[in-house]
Amino acid sequence: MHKVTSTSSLGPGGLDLTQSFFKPIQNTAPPSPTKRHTKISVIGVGNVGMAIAQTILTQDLADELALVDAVKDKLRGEMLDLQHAAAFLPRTQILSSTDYSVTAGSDLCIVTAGARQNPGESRLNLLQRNVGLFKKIIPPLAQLSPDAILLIVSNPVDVLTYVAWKLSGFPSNRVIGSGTNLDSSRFRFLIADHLDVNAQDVQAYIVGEHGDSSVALWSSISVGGVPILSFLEKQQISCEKETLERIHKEVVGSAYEVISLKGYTSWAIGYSVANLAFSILRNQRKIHPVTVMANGFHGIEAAGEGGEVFLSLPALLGRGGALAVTNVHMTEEEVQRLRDSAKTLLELQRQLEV
Ligand SMILES: NC(=O)C1=CN([C@@H]2O[C@H](COP(=O)(O)OP(=O)(O)OC[C@H]3O[C@@H](n4cnc5c(N)ncnc54)[C@H](O)[C@@H]3O)[C@@H](O)[C@H]2O)C=CC1
Ligand SMILES: CC(=O)C(=O)O
Repeated sequence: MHKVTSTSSLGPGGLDLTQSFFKPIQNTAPPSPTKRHTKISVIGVGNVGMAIAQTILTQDLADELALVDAVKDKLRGEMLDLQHAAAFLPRTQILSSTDYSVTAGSDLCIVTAGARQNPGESRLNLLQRNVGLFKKIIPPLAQLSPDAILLIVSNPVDVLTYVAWKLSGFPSNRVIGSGTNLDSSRFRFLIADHLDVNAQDVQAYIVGEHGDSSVALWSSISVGGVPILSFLEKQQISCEKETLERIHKEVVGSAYEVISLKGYTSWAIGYSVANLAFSILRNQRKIHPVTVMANGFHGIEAAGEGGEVFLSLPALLGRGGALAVTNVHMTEEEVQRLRDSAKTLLELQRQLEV
């Protein structure tokens, strides 16, 4: 395990510097037992893991950050590179190891390890390779941090969230996938760009699979509290279905475009996952479209059809993980598309041996 050298109290020759450097203040109270020590582990220090790690550090989300990867030198290099930014960041102890014991006692374990898409390749194509890795990654994580929340990012994220749930034995509220939080951010960006407003004022969700069968919930979009579709209808502004379809297609094509241009996506997923970590660890009770167990919601009754299905729905996130799913309004067509998305994922799951 590589420890942070700068926090060591031993100077050259084994002299305890804290003894000679500091004069203790007498009669101090011990630290408050109510102040929690927060630990996050990130598994996989590739493009995505590192974008998440650096965003977590800048947002002061953890007292301790543990990094794990299978490639020892790269892992140590990434750890040192982050540690060397200590003078510019809130204080966080950064550890790394190829051994999972470094993750023990984590509050949140974020899994980004695994194969990524080649240009033009579908996320679903990665499944077999990444299920094999998850069989090595999830059991030790669950054993060493039995109270943690697992946040899955590796693709295909929805099926791998199901796999992580199965392998961990955790209750489903503590196994979440980053899901369509990223797709929804892309959607909000495109709508905001179209209307020339701030994306943070746009409430809009993509649900279902994080991928090609995702569903845009046009009927519930609002901007600054104004429901967009009914506003356009009242103003007798015709909003062509093709325009809406085009924007959704652009969302679905976003990752393919970025991957064909730079080889991978990283910055937006980094912010998206740090945003989820914030809502969970700071108990924000904020609504995010993320991958959760979907059985029983919006008529998805997959258990009866042969299994549980995980896909994105707008969920309330807090310290306990996924606390509830919101009853977002959907048209019949949107519900049907969501059920079709669930079927796509279930068919894939049926081919798995977990
Ligand atoms: N859910 C989402 O919205 C997004 C998901 N992704 C997915 O995230 C994953 C990672 O993508 P990148 O970081 O770009 O890939 P990358 O190739 O840069 O990094 C993957 C890392 O996983 C490590 N790894 C492989 N096997 C391991 C094991 N057994 N234990 C620990 N570490 C291991 C590799 O050494 C490497 O450092 C991919 O599956 C990608 O499709 C990427 C972007 C967005
Ligand atoms: C790669 C991927 O899943 C994304 O950027 O959406």
